[in-house]
Amino acid sequence: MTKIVGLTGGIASGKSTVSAMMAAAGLPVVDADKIAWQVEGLGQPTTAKIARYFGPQALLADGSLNRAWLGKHVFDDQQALAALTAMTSLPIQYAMFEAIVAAGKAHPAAVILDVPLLFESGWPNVCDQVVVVTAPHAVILQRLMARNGLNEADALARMASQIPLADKVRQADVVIDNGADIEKTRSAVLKWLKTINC
Ligand SMILES: CC(C)(COP(=O)(O)OP(=O)(O)OC[C@H]1O[C@@H](n2cnc3c(N)ncnc32)[C@H](O)[C@@H]1O)[C@@H](O)C(=O)NCCC(=O)NCCS
Ligand SMILES: Nc1ncnc2c1ncn2[C@@H]1O[C@H](COP(=O)(O)OP(=O)(O)OP(=O)(O)O)[C@@H](O)[C@H]1O
Repeated sequence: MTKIVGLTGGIASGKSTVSAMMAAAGLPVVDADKIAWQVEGLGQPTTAKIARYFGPQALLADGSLNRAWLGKHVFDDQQALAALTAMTSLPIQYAMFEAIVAAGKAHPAAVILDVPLLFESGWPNVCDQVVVVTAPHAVILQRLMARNGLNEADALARMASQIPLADKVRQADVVIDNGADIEKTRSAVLKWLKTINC
């Protein structure tokens, strides 16, 4: 029986790093951020809805979503973020269910749902197990600033836009610590893989 495993964490805590290790072990990964890119793609109804709400600045000259502008606009404005989430959440979830069904057809031991807003969107209700990737606040801040080229204030605003990582850890079935080097994380993932018979 294919298990549905929800994988989450905080912004830049290492979900993609861990999901890549799970994918390398042969498990299919349904990535909510990637699906969000499709849902908010050029010419998609959700993209048009975002532009109607946020105005023409939300689009680039070619009609595609201006992610940099939108990110700057929503991550330090709770009301704007809530409006964006309300527009995108259901189309993302719908596309994810389609991807889960497709992935499950091959009967892998597990299908991984890599979802930043797993708890916020009620995904644990359909998961057999929830894995949370964690790292210390200061480590995440440094990694986020380096990866996204953000200053400290913008990085902190993004971190504050989700429920606190400690709350997610408390609700986890399995916690993977990604605060140290990648090899330590890989060992933890390999240990976890044995528990789901891969
Ligand atoms: C605001 C946007 C344009 C910024 O794009 P950008 O390319 O800079 O960031 P990216 O999409 O890679 O997201 C980075 C991280 O931000 C966090 N994040 C994204 N959307 C949200 C949200 N609605 N609420 C809280 N955190 C979010 C996630 O941890 C995500 O991994 C983009 O995040 C977006 O369109 N978000 C709405 C869609 C959504 O809810 N995606 C999350 C899927 S669960
Ligand atoms: N153990 C580690 N040691 C050093 N750098 C790491 C480690 N794990 C992840 N990173 C780096 O930290 C950044 C964030 O990691 P990753 O993209 O996996 O996080 P994420 O949780 O998927 O992020 P987001 O929610 O923002 O999409 C990346 O630049 C990644 O290369």
